[in-house]
Amino acid sequence: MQLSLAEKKILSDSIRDIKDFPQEGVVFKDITTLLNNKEAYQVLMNHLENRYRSYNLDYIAGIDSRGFIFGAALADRLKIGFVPVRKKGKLPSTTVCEKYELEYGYDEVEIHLDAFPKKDARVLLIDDLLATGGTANAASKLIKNVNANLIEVCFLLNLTFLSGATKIEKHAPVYSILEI
Ligand SMILES: O=P(O)(O)OC[C@H]1O[C@H](OP(=O)(O)OP(=O)(O)O)[C@H](O)[C@@H]1O
Ligand SMILES: Nc1ncnc2[nH]cnc12
Repeated sequence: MQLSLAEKKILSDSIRDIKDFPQEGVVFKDITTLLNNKEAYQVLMNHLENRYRSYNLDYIAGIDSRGFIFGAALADRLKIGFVPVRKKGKLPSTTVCEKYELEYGYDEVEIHLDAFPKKDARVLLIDDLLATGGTANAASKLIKNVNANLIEVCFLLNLTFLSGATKIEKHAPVYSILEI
């Protein structure tokens, strides 16, 4: 169930730091080097599958765009549905929308009103990274607004110095595989 220290090291070694991207002062955590590393990608997906197999989930919801990669792969492993939470203006049918604050300005995320056809759906929300928590907080509100049950919010990496988890824990338990 728990990742071993060796497995955690495989994951953390596979994520690379890019300084000053997308702007000066930011250390960007680049997960493309985890995705193209078959050992690290398998360690991650095996762990997620083992953890969530017993949760009796109905859907995985993934946050645009990096949350789609792990979310869709996990939904396939668990043989359940996948639901995208998208940045504004991308979903074609009727949506509900939630605004959130960025470092500079605002953005919005949306979900289809009928995203979870099953009544009282049990949903896991997943993304690659938790920073300020603004995005995942907005996504959590959306899932609740369309009457689904948010069971847990899962991140590959939590930048704990930004305290994003405090925003999300109001909605559901937070699980982070790696913490910095
Ligand atoms: O906790 P927060 O401060 O809200 O930041 C975390 C979000 O930022 C990144 O996505 P981004 O908006 O850069 O989009 P992308 O996945 O399409 O690159 C990341 O994948 C999270 O979704
Ligand atoms: N430091 C960071 N690295 C990657 N994605 C991010 N999203 C917000 N902060 C980030």
